[in-house]
Amino acid sequence: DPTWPSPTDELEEIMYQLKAFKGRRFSDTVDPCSNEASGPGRQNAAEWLRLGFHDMSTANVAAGTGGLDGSIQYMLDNGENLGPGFNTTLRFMSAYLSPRASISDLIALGVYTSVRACGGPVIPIRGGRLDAPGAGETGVPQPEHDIGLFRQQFARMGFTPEEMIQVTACGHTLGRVHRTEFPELITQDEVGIDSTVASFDNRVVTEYLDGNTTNPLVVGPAIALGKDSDRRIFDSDANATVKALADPAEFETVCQRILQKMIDVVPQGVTLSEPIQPYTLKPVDMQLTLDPSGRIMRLAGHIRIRTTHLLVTEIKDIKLAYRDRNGGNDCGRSNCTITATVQGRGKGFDDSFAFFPVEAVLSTKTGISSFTVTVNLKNGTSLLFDNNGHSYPLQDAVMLLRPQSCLSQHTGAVSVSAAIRNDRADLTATLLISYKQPRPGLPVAGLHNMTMSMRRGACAGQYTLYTANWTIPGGISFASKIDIISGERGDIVADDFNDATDLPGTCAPFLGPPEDLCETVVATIPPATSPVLAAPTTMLTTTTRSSAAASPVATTAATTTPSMSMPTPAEAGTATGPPAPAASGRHELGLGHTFKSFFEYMTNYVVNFFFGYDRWQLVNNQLGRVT
Ligand code: HEM
Repeated sequence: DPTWPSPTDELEEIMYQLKAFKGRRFSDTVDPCSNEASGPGRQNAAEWLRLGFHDMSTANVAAGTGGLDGSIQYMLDNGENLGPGFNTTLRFMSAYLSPRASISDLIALGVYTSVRACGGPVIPIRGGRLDAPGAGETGVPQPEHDIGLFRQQFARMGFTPEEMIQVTACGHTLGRVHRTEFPELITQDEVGIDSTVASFDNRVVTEYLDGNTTNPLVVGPAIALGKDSDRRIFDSDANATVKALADPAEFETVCQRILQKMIDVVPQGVTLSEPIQPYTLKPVDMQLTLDPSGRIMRLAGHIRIRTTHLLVTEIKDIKLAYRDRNGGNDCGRSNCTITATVQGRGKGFDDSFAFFPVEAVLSTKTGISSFTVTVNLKNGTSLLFDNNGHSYPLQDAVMLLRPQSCLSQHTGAVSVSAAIRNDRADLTATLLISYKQPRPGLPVAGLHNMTMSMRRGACAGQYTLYTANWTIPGGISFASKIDIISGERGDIVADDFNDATDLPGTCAPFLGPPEDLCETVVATIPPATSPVLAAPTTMLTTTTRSSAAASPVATTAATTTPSMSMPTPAEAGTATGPPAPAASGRHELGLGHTFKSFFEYMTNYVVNFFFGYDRWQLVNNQLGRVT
């Protein structure tokens, strides 16, 4: 099982948690494979697969540029990308874009999703692609190009002449030629490239070899027009490669390999993760919230168990055994255990999942630092999950206070409240909102980060409250993600990637305990840091927004009911509070001046690990991202 958490957790969820309980529904428009969700004659699964090829085909592997980098979103009008499918697919995928899922990773995931929905092989998916900030080089092969040019184009993308034949055959097993785009090739509205447009099979080659194909890129007007590109590609080695593909098992194996190769063509400077596997056991949406009494906090979330090889009906219950804040077994009355029984079931293409709700009240005095899970089976045996010996980390040092935060989806006004444990109360507290703004004329929204210091408020027992207000621009504030970050450099703890859509419309007051109940906390082990916070999967496209421009005290959520014990904006920013964001200064990757070291932390964690800080700086400088 992978070790949790991981920077690819969000992609894992979009990839495998498709339907029913907690389904992310990424496959909805391509499953079944024949789904024409965008209109008659338009097969979405085929459109998704073709998108993967067209985005990749600007690659120049020798120069280290292009590849699967999302640049196609800026290239829909250049004459190489005909048809409405690219636009609708990218618009659909834009809803899944986040700091943890770049458009290029989603395009790659779309290849897995569409191929699998059509009965094709499982294409392994790696994560970590970075989105290009603008258009790439042109260079998508067109039907009228000659075989010499095709070979050159595919060589530029890193494919041998044999692989050129393979990848074209694997792509053209799905979908059709459309008259709207290629009126010179067909007289009907659309004609299938093989007789089974909605099945990932090898008919595209067997029908070609048998001489009974109706592929408009092999027969018909294309021949006289010199646009019979599939014919010229398939017979470019006297049909040797396509003859091998006439064996269905061989076709499947070859397509699995060659389509993975296609989506793994990435620009220099991008390092891909290991292929994403579904966890056998995964904590999902775990949240802690401080109760206004200051004495207890509530833990909520789910444990997701993969039931592909384990019948859910065989599971009696699950037991979480947790450790207190300092790694010990002092949990007050709860005995350090939480029991849960199944609540819902979900499905992917090849997997099923059962979700066990975790709900518990924990003492704030003793807290939580990690847990293990025992799955008790009805036959009396049990399975222990300890996250590969690491336990599942859960920090109680920083928490978004959801009930006391609120978002007006109408205006974008957001008011964020957080609780930070007193041993960290003197460290900087930062709100990071990553939000999307639709861009006129482009199918994919722009992804932006805003960071601002949070204002320190009252002490509530073992915790100190912090608040910040902002107005999220762009009209789709619900699609934002909220991070609360405590500390800097090598000492960062965060409650991150919280969905803004989960915030209520009205902030509840936090009627905390009296100030004189403020307690000192001594933590003997460092809280778990967030490895995923550090994954800059889309940072290259992030438009810098200065935290100063956020005018932190000027905006208040219209629907906010001011909290009784929270500081008002006027009280905030006193000597004890963190410094206000710099009015001007250096901004890197959307992180403000005060985050020079935070930025370094992020790069250290993932980027340094993969390819070194210098290279990262180089990449950013080339793209003009470091200002
Ligand atoms: C020399 C190489 C290629 C050429 C010249 C070419 C050309 C074309 C053309 C003209 C169409 C018809 C588009 C329409 O009318 O909507 C088409 C469709 C398609 N192509 Fe290619 N193609 C090539 C390689 C590939 C590759 C490598 C893939 C993917 C691995 C691919 C995937 C597809 C798919 C899935 C469709 C069907 C789209 C739909 O039904 O909407 N093609 N191709």
